[in-house]
Amino acid sequence: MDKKVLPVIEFKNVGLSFDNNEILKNVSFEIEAGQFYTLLGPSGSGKSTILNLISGQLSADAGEILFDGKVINNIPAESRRVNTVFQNYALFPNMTVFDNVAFGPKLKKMPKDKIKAKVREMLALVKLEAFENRAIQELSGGQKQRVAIARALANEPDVLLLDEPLSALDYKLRKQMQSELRAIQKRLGITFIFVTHDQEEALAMSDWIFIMNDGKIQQNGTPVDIYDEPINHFVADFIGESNIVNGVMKQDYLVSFVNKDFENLDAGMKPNEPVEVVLRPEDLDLVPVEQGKLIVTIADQSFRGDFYEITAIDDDQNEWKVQATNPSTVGARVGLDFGPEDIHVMRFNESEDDFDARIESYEGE
Ligand SMILES: Nc1ncnc2c1ncn2[C@@H]1O[C@H](COP(=O)(O)OP(=O)(O)OP(=O)(O)O)[C@@H](O)[C@H]1O
Repeated sequence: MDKKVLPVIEFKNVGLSFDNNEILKNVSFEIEAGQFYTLLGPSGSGKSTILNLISGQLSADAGEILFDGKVINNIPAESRRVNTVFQNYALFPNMTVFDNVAFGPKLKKMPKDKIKAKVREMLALVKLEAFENRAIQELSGGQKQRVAIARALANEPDVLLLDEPLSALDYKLRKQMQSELRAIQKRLGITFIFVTHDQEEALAMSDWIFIMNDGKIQQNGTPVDIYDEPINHFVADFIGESNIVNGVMKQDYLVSFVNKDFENLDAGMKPNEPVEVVLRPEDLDLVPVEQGKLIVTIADQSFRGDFYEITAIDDDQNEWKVQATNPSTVGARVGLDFGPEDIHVMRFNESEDDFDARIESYEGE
């Protein structure tokens, strides 16, 4: 028989306000042990607030926070088995690299030889073996962040919280640290909860993403699920590039937009339910006019290295972004082609919270 694995962290209807401003609204989710989770959302959406509730820097006004199945709302920060890595490193500037990493193990009164072994193991993990006697001021930003990661992991937390740890690094270093962090998480097998506002970073690193906006989780799922099946306008717009138009789901597998009917793969909505339709620029093809599902005029194009980004306008003045391998001619009339599988249909104003609320009200009936 399948035994349900207990989540390592669970939020049940958690709410928090500052000065009568509702920052988190009835937030519920589960975090399974050993996975790489990302909280992704724009500035001010409540991502850091969630990390601070997990670490105990903030307390919830409503709801329950559970760790290994036990409510921890009133457990002080220092007794929680989590550590945080911050964007600004938060290292002790007057200590060496070694002493920074040894700080937690020393507090725990680990024997000296074990501390040494632990620090060396952690510095090897972040590729800073040769740096143990360096002063913090003598390190680059990337090296400081490596020390901060080693220092947090030396405490052997069950869950590592990472609050925009790569935001201060340049593009190339950031890419490198993304794959290293992911490798460290997989190697150690501990739970990472990573905060970022960068969608590319979230897609590249995570096993599971929570998309936040306005104090609510809009959608949660694997990177591929979220990219392929955005649940609402916000998610479709925030993740990748999207063409979004209004439409009507006439019946199962038939959607109408820009005054035409198209076969699609969606079912289960009300007949004639108004919807938003998403088509990704990379799923659209430019073809000769007679082969197109829609006819458009090329309005603009720019070279993006591995593709041309083309802006085309249909006869109803809708704008369509297309990623094409070949250049077009501005002003040309061409066809726009796509298949049923490229059409993604979303209900209006849907979010996962609304979905949960619907399930609860059905259960409560
Ligand atoms: N101590 C506080 N007092 C009052 N308001 C706060 C406090 N901390 C956070 N807020 C507000 O709560 C909201 C959410 O903040 P939070 O830091 O969680 O967002 P975020 O998604 O992490 O954004 P960012 O990426 O900018 O850090 C913001 O509107 C912020 O101004």
